[in-house]
Amino acid sequence: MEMKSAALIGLGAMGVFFAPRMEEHLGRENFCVIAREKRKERLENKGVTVNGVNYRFPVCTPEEGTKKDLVIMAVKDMGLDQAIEDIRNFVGDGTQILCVMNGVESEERVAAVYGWEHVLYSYMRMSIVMRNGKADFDPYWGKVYFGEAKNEVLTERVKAVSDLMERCDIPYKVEKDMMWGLWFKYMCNVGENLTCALLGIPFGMFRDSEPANEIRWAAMKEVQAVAKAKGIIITDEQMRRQYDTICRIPYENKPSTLQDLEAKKKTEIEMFAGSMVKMGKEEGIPTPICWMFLEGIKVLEEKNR
Ligand SMILES: NC(=O)C1=CN([C@@H]2O[C@H](COP(=O)(O)OP(=O)(O)OC[C@H]3O[C@@H](n4cnc5c(N)ncnc54)[C@H](OP(=O)(O)O)[C@@H]3O)[C@@H](O)[C@H]2O)C=CC1
Ligand SMILES: CC(C)(CO)C(=O)C(=O)O
Repeated sequence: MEMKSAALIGLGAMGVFFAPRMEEHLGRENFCVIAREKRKERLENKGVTVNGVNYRFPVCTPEEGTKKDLVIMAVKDMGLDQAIEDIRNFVGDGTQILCVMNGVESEERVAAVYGWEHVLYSYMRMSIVMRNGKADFDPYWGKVYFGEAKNEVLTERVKAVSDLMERCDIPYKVEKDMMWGLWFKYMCNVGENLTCALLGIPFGMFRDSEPANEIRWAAMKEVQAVAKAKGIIITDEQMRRQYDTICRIPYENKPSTLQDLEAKKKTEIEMFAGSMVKMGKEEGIPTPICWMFLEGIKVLEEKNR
């Protein structure tokens, strides 16, 4: 089956990784951004500026939706419940949904409404910042990862989404073990985003500060333990190698949780630390570092109000 049409909900930092290339390669008539009311007006009147080019993508309201082959969801955690409702008219019998958000629970939340036959696992490995509708980034640095839980042999739907990404010139990877990939990314986010957010430090401080690294490592160990209870094995060696990756990130870069705090926005702390505390309780695994992140970062949000 060739996928010919797509809709995107969430034209933010992650959304702009997809939208320009999807509009160009699928054709304007086969691509739309889902939005309503003020957001729709803003996107139609001002658009978004990506690498210096201003785009006015076709915008459909949830009510105007028609079935699409692929739906990409790229909202933040707080917007997910609404977005799940808003995509309803775009999901037909053969539609596949990629919910590219961070965290390990978004696919389950989407599948609880639309069924697993419509949902593939997915996540993004890249860093893009969008401010005031503008983002500048290298469109070939970083990838979208997607697939079934295991991908030793590619299913028809994974092949179909891969083919669409190829045609749209969008870098992607089908990870053999998507559950491992999803949890590894989650572990890095919990360790890095939350340490940086609580302490107010950029990525580069992990190169210089041993205590910052101790906190990062302790948080990662909590995620490793919860992952193990769920049958996903992340080794210490794999965790150690992440340090080399961190050292390649520009010194002053800040993860999204700290960016959100500095912009006085609500963070995705519930998706990162809240989920860890909840899953830790369910599995009987102590998660004191994640608990401190959860409560501490909520205080920082309160300070911003
Ligand atoms: N930025 C990054 O580098 C990375 C982000 N991620 C993850 O990807 C996800 C998305 O993050 P990011 O792109 O940075 O977030 P952004 O805040 O940049 O983008 C989210 C977008 O969704 C829009 N939106 C929210 N609800 C709706 C809705 N109901 N209908 C239509 N549009 C909606 C928002 O619009 P509005 O602005 O009008 O509210 C906003 O444009 C998060 O889970 C994040 O953790 C993962 C890897 C890297
Ligand atoms: C960019 C990256 C990978 C940093 O942890 C991220 O996922 C985020 O900031 O939310």
